[in-house]
Amino acid sequence: MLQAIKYDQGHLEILDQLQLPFVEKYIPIQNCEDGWEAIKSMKVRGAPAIAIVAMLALSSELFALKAAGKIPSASSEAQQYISEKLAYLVTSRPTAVNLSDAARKLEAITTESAAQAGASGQDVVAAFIRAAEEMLGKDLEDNQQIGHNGAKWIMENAAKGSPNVAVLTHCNTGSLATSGYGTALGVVRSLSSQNVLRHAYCTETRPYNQGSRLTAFELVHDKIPATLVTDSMAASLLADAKAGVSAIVVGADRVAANGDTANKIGTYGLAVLAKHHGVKFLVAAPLTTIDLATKSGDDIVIEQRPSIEVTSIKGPRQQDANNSSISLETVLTAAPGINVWNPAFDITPAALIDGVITEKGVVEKGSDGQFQMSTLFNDSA
Ligand SMILES: CSC[C@H]1O[C@H](OP(=O)(O)O)[C@H](O)[C@@H]1O
Repeated sequence: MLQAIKYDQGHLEILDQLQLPFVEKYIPIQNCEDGWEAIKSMKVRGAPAIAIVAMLALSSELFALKAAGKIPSASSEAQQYISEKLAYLVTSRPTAVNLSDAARKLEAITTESAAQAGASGQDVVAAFIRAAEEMLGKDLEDNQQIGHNGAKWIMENAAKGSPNVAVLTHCNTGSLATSGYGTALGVVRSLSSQNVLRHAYCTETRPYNQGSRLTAFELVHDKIPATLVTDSMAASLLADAKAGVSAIVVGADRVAANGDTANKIGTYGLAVLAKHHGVKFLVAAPLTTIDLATKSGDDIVIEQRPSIEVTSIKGPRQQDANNSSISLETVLTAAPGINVWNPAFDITPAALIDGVITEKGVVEKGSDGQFQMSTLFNDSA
């Protein structure tokens, strides 16, 4: 399986996703500044992955402090150090809740550790590192369960009596956006492993091209039957009876308490198309992406990204495509001087979503036509 993140006892590396799929290069993340820059520049991206990389970047920094004998002896000082670093890391990208959720949870763990009678600075640091390292394995487990739950729901509610289905996905929500397996792409993987996937379609996902560069890379790597389409082809694809797409499954960066969902720009348009064509529209996300503190999509901050991401594109020259030492070039693709709007995400209203696939099951709207995302957090859930 492709690995976006490699970590072992304070040694963190990430696959530089700005160079994929043409160059596979791991780069070291030694401290919080490295982590912040990698997330901001989107060398690593994907709601779960950025949370995990941020927390492990701080772990790596703490390992280095420990090796240098510089961990504060007082638990309160160690807790203060961690708190300040978490406050810095969450400023890297605002929309995905996973990052701030992880920071809040791990800050609570270190605060509790520091409050223990006789706790030392080393104890507080050890508590943080343990919690950060646990995120990697937990995310992978959650994704495999999401894949199972999503595949089951699709075969029960979207197969239309067929022994296999065609699904469309947007952006990248696979091993390159998480600690492994993926969320929406995890559902595609589960359908494929259960031999009930006729075909997967992935959108290019302009302007960062998570679909053509990352999802296509994962689907080819896993030998899953798939076709790349441009974002503008989605409507015609859904109208094409031969393709027979019966479900669209996407990821999420933040699901509000009422089910409104922030996800990669272009998701909202796909949900409108799904409604028009009678295609099921599903959001796949772990509970770490569900944000009960955000009441609706109106309250979600949408990250605006630099114009250059729209007015240029990066890749190897055609004649170099098969060279072992590929060098990537950036070429301009828009008229100089034109204004650019580049929101990284949009909001899909809950009314257009048929189900939210989580590791605890698929949440559907009640008889009142509303999602109650809080039910996921009840003990009985
Ligand atoms: C499981 S990834 C969730 C989410 O994150 C991606 O955004 P980005 O590539 O900008 O980090 C995309 O919206 C995915 O659906």
